[in-house]
Amino acid sequence: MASTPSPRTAATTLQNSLLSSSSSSVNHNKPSNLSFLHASSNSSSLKLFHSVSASFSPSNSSSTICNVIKTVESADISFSNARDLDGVVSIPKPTILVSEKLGEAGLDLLRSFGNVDCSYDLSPQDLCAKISLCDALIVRSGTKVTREVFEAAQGRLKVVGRAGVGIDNVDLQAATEFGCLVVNAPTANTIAAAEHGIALLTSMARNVAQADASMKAGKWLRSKYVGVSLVGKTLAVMGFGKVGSEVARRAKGLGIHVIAHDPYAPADRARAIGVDLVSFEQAIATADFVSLHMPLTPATKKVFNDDTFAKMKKGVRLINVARGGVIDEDALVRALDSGIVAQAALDVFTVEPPPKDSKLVQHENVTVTPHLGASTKEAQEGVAIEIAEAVVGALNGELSATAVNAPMVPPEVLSELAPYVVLAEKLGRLAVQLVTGGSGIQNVKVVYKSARDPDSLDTRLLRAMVTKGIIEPISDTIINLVNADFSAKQKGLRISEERVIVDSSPEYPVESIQVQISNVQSRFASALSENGNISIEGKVKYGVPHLTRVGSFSVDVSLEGNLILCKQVDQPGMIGQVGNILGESNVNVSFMSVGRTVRRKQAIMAIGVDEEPNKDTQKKIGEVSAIEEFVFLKL
Ligand SMILES: NC(=O)c1ccc[n+]([C@@H]2O[C@H](COP(=O)([O-])OP(=O)(O)OC[C@H]3O[C@@H](n4cnc5c(N)ncnc54)[C@H](O)[C@@H]3O)[C@@H](O)[C@H]2O)c1
Ligand SMILES: O=C(O)[C@H](O)COP(=O)(O)O
Repeated sequence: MASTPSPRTAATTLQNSLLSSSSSSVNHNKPSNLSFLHASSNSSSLKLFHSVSASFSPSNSSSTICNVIKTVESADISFSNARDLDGVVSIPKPTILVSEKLGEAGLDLLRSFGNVDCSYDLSPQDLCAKISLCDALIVRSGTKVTREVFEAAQGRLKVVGRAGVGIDNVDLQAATEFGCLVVNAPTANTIAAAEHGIALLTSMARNVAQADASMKAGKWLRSKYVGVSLVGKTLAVMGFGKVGSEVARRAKGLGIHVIAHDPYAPADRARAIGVDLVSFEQAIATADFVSLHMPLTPATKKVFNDDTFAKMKKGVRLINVARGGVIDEDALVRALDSGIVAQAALDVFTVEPPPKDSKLVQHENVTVTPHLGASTKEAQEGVAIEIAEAVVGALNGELSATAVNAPMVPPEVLSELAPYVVLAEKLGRLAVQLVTGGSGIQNVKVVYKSARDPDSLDTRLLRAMVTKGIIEPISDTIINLVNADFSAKQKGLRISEERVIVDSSPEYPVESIQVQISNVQSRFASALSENGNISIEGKVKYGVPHLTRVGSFSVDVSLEGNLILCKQVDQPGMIGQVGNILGESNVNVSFMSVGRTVRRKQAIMAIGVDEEPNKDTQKKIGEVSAIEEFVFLKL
């Protein structure tokens, strides 16, 4: 029996469809093993299975989503809960490749959900060879997840989990293009990294590492290793994010005066810790110690170079627990040799591990650790759990709170938008089929009529689904929330949005969605509105998407199954004639609606059909004398 889904279930099911990239941009006729769930309920038990054999093709995806939303009652839709009851097909467990050491608690969580393959130290070639058999990949900073990896995945890889903060080792652009979600674990190692920064700062100031090494070499060099005091000195924290602000807090406890530079940090956070936010120049010119805590991006690459070292206070001391690439390492060696930089303490390097003969590593005024910032037992357990939860959530179709390349949408928003998302995709799918082949679509406009304040209506999902509906039928790319905007851009498609505030109940997020395609010819001229654009509009009625307008004609047909649109002379007997033709070829009519502008002039008949009428049947419809044009559209 059909029943209403719980908000959480509807949201999760919807997320599955939004993130589904099962066959991704490589081969879309391949079966999906993650895309959809089917459910049936008998009194108390619920049978679930993933439609392993369901082909994820434009023609069946929407109706499956619609089905699921209508029939799932309550479900824990994890792979591991898939059961083989009454002959229902079992779900294969997803395969999760863990390519670097991960804490046991995280591994246990992953094992309870899928097949976990811990293969450490894979060569790039071995990683590419394995990846097409994996649904998820979990890495730390040592694995380069390159474009080649996404290509080799052949669409199966759905999520990359970075067990840590920095995602500079993941090709985010390629991930997005391939519709692969990237999630990270941004919080669990913050304290560990900050503590390591402080450890490097204090040990560098007192030459702990060098003194230790010399004693182990049998020496007793008390006068050589005279250090510098910290109290009253100025520390510049470059990058006042999670780690930077924790370093600042701790440094203040040591009696250090702390300033910070971060173009994006809120001043009140700095004020609360008692830190002055200053310009880059001011920070480097006044600091006795400079500690780096910004991400490696094109803007921060080698930002510490000959020029910047030249502007620093002579005898400055540098700490880096962020990323090696923010420093020009050759320039740092020069600055150390010239005495501009008195000492450096480095946990991270441009190339890891650095070459054995690296001048920087070998420099006597440099203290090094092999990227140990996040390496405490506590942090590694925390990171492992954080990333395992994010990856399992993503494989379950949830939009993770730590998604790096997709919008984060709370479950309640998803749940509310569920039927509108289905409507949006179907309108996109219908609109593109109304375009005459070869017209070249460039401009699409989506108009949302809503009583809600525009700021409280998040249309990203709706736009993504209109895009999905438009692009999938005309390309070999599977579109999901991750790659919708990118794919539209790639195809030269400009999707603009307009919100029209209407005076109705704000209880519903959207009253209607209209999709317009401009500067194209239509294979169904009646779909053109007065301004010459293809224009169709739909509404959600009792949770079901309906087509309510085609061009200038009002219709009302539920968007289930397929659709025939006929433009005809408005006269008696038309419904019967077309209905008979369909009936004779065993095509079941699910809905019918006639819309007209003026009585006894032109009308549009919209007919919902369960099956696709064969060519002969379509020809017979076209031969009905009062029918001026008609089109068969797959939903
Ligand atoms: N060594 C380790 O093991 C280790 C451990 C954790 C984090 N990290 C690294 O530390 C860095 C910071 O991590 P986080 O968790 O604090 O990240 P975060 O995102 O919380 O903070 C980064 C901060 O840098 C700022 N920023 C960006 N561009 C900047 C610029 N040009 N100049 C100054 N500031 C800029 C951002 O506004 C942000 O506030 C990352 O590179 C991360 O990979 C290293
Ligand atoms: O960005 C991070 O989280 C740190 O650099 C930690 O990297 P790791 O997971 O390789 O220790």
